[in-house]
Amino acid sequence: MSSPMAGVAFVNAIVFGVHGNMVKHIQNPDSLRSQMFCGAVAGFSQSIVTSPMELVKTRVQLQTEACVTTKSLSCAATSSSTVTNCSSYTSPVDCIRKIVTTEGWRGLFRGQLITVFRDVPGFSSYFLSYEYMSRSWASADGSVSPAVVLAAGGFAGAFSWLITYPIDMVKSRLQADGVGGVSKYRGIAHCLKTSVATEGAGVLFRGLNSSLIRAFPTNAATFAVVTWTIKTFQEQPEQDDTHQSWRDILANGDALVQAAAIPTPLQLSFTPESSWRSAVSFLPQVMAASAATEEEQEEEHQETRCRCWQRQGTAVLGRLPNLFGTVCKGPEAFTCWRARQEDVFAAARLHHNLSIVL
Ligand SMILES: NC(=[NH2+])NCCC[C@H](N)C(=O)O
Repeated sequence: MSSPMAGVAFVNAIVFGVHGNMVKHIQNPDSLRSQMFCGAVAGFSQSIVTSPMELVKTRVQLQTEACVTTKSLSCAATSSSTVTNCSSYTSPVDCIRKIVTTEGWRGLFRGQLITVFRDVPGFSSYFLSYEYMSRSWASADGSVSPAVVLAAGGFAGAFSWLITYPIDMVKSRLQADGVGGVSKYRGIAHCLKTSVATEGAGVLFRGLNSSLIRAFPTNAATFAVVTWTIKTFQEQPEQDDTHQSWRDILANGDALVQAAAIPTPLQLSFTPESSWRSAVSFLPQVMAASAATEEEQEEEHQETRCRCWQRQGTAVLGRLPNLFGTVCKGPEAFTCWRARQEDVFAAARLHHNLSIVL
């Protein structure tokens, strides 16, 4: 029970982490094609860990099933001799150890390729369909209600399983195969061919219903939790101070110095009377900000950068929540800060002109 739970959390952290970061850095992040591509990369990344995890799960579960069968048979036969095989894996770790000793390290990656074949289309269709549905069902102002998140998440999960289910069937068979060194299948194509030939095409979708029934609530919950987590991390008080940029410049000496170095002809012209009036109206804010201690200014500056970085993420799912918001350093904050230079420079020029006049 605890290993699947930890496993799901870990895998979802990879999926949404990779997808979110990809979306953040990709050109045109809002296009559905980008969502699909980022989903594919996320699917690929998580398949590296899910394949060995699913292998162990399959082996441990199959062993339990075999054990139950053996036990009831032996009970009927009033013999306990066959029960000895039951405890071949005492835990998932024990299973890993035994796979490595009997099949080598490569044994842990049995089914890796087919997992990639399943998860690349699986996760690209997952994110594509979620984005498509949540956008189609969004309200006029673009907001997405919790009901829409749940429904889109549920359908996205079910849809992704619907189209990848036959691949999943092959994956499960390949991973279950080869216990104790006996392999029934020679590879993906052979497994697919023999399964269809011996059991009919229906084998490709056997058990689909229960998978879909599982996928709907699981993925509705997943998207809801991810969306609400992102929201919680992104929720910042609205910046109602229209003169914030003044404090920004005051807290950033460098920008001021650079702005002051810009030759006068390039600076904003404030000759029209209205501009002067608005420039002078800034004065109380400038004075107040100048009065603040240097420490306060530095704090405020840091805060602005954090907020700026967080604002980069949008409500659209897939932007990583600023989990490290408290730290808020590093290249992202820097890139974001650079993007704001325009604003700061404009404000700095205004300040510069003002100071000449005063
Ligand atoms: N076919 C896929 N791999 N689809 C992606 C959905 C994954 C999701 N974590 C689930 O288990 O339902």
